[in-house]
Amino acid sequence: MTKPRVLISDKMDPNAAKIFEERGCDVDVITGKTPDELKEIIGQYDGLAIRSSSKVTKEILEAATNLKVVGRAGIGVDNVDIPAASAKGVVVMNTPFGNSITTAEHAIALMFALARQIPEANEQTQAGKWPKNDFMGVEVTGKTLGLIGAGNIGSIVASRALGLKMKVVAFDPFLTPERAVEMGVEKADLDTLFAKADFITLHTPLTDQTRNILSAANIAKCKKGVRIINCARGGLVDEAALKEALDSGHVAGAALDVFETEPAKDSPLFGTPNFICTPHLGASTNEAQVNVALQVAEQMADYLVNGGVTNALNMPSLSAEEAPKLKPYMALAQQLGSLIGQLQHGDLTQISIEVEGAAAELNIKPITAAVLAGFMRRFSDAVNMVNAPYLAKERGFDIREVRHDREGDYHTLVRVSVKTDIGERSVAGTIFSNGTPRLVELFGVKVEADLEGNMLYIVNQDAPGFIGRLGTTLGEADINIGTFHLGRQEAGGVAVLLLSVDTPVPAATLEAIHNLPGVKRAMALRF
Ligand SMILES: NC(=O)c1ccc[n+]([C@@H]2O[C@H](COP(=O)([O-])OP(=O)(O)OC[C@H]3O[C@@H](n4cnc5c(N)ncnc54)[C@H](O)[C@@H]3O)[C@@H](O)[C@H]2O)c1
Ligand SMILES: O=C(O)[C@H](O)COP(=O)(O)O
Repeated sequence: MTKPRVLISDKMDPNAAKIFEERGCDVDVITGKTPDELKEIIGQYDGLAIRSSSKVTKEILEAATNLKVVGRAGIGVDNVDIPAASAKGVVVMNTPFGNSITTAEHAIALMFALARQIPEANEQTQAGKWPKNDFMGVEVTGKTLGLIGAGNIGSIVASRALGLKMKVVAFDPFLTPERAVEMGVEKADLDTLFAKADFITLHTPLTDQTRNILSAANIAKCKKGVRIINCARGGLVDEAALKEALDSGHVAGAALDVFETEPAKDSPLFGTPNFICTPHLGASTNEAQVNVALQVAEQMADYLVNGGVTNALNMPSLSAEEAPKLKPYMALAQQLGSLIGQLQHGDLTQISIEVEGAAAELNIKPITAAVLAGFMRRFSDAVNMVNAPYLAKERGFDIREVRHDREGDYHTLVRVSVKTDIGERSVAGTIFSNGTPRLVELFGVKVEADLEGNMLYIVNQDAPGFIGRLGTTLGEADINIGTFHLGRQEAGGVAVLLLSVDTPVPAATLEAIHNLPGVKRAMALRF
């Protein structure tokens, strides 16, 4: 098996490359490429490991013909076009916790730097001015911290602030009252937070709802003398409004680690008194960088080598422990999806995935994704388990997942049913003890078959002599039969035949089979 190739395109702790190699990947570390240069080389790689500098745009993804996974050594994935990655079947994963403490500490560091004007005092002292009377600070003890966003980083900031004897007021629409109590913070609406906060720290992603959450109007609602810290994402604070509020003295100090445009080489805020900034250093500690580098490399290698999925933003998680258990089911699910997809007639209204027996104990999401991938394979070769749920949603498929507790005829069973405008039909399969998937039921008829390679599907009226005539027709066309599976509802009733054949069946032979007496349907299938 050829080794998966990974490109590390942003500065990352060397442990990442080491882990990739140890886990069986070939790795190149090539940083500082322009988008055009990245586009030129990306086609060679199965995995791309990034931080925030590389922009994984639609254009890059289009050129990434072998890419299977993008791994973000860090939290924010706003530099990755996730819908485009999903559409291409590329998994996008991040490391949601590895740099949280470090970033929370940076926010606290900036809060103290503002409270005591440390950067300016440092600069003037080193310039020989000894400005002892020019820097009157404020204590943080007893002050109120307004926390916008109380997720991983926000909650660490809150705990540190409480340790500093501050009061914490938090605004986060997803913060439950119970969690607020657990965190020891007061849950508030935004206006209440503005009215109470002496310091405001931001810890949300940049979304349509959070863009300019500190707008001119909202800054005006803040207490006079408020100090603002943003270590989350540029664009949360209106930079022009912040400049005005600093100039007017309404805001007593502001610290930005992140800017609307990065790298921020020029900003009207630069040089403003009581404004301090760092160049997106929130995650830059040895500890955090080792954490995220190790984690991203482990996650990506796990996916590329074993199929395990952790911390993916566009795919259900699948632990390395679950992956081997689910592997035969995914093969079965893909085959059943493909079978029912190839045999589908009419306009689809619903797809149901039912699991029973041992299958009911498993994570159903990857099974569903595999059914959908198989089902949609006839629309495009580029469909896979990652983009299938996304494409199914885009096409408006109504997807049902059902888990049955009941014991059936098989120790484990997956059934896929489709409803169309002309009716409902289902296929079902099981996993044999040696791990091989097997079809066991086709449109209500019990028939056992391995679904692989080129196959022939025939529905006929059960009658003596038919199998001989079929064998002759195939023999005349020089088509060798590999396996032969027959199922029928009753003697003389409707029979279903599934044959594996060594070569594809040409249209003329299909036509000849179709013209044999008693044949209702003849179709070539491909798995
Ligand atoms: N400066 C840096 O180097 C650095 C480092 C790490 C993370 N970050 C950024 O920090 C941010 C927070 O990271 P996290 O790990 O805490 O994320 P998280 O997902 O754990 O928390 C984000 C919180 O924001 C809340 N939220 C979403 N929309 C909101 C809204 N409209 N109003 C208020 N709250 C809202 C969510 O409910 C969630 O609790 C992210 O944008 C991340 O990219 C920056
Ligand atoms: O979202 C993140 O993890 C931070 O913004 C860190 O970004 P960086 O890896 O580019 O320092």
